[in-house]
Amino acid sequence: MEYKAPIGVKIDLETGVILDAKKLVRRLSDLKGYFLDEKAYEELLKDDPVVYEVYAIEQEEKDGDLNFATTVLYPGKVGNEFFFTKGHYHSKADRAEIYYAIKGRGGMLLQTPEGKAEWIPMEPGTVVYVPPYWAHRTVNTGDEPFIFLAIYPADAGHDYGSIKGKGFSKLVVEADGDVKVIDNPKWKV
Ligand SMILES: O=C(CO)[C@@H](O)[C@H](O)[C@H](O)COP(=O)(O)O
Ligand SMILES: [Fe+2]
Repeated sequence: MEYKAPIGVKIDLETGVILDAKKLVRRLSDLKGYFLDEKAYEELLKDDPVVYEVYAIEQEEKDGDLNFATTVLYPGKVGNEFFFTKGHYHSKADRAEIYYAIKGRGGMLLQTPEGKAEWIPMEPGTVVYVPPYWAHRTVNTGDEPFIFLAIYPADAGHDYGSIKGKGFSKLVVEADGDVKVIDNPKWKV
């Protein structure tokens, strides 16, 4: 039997960076069609800000193994909609996941394939259990980077297609200085 070597790495709790991890950068231009206010999107696209970065330590896509990654989700809005991650189901849809919030303020929008949505606010210390079959997207509702750790099966994969096409049934927006979770006017089952 060949055993894999254990690894120990450090998350910089101020920046979310994991040294030697695979870094992924998502800019606003990578999120075309995701936000409701298309005019505000085009306006902000002139600067094409970084919306989030992911630092991932990933294994081969095998049953039983685990990946983990930090995400640094920057503060910002498109119109009144807070910056968010693309959101996805897992390609192996029954794979669950754990998130642990490290810094900043935000939350997770989850949704079943039938469109039943849940909003879970997150602050440093919050653990979120993402059950099998739920799509999940994180949202930064604060004014500093929202940083969290995700731990997920190595064979979970990402299914972005369904969310890219239809979005979530709810939107997380700022209204009168408050965070509001409202119905997505463009949502259809
Ligand atoms: O849920 C996972 C992995 O299953 C997270 O590591 C996200 O991949 C990351 O927060 C970026 O979000 P997406 O762009 O992948 O939706
Ligand atoms: Fe996931």
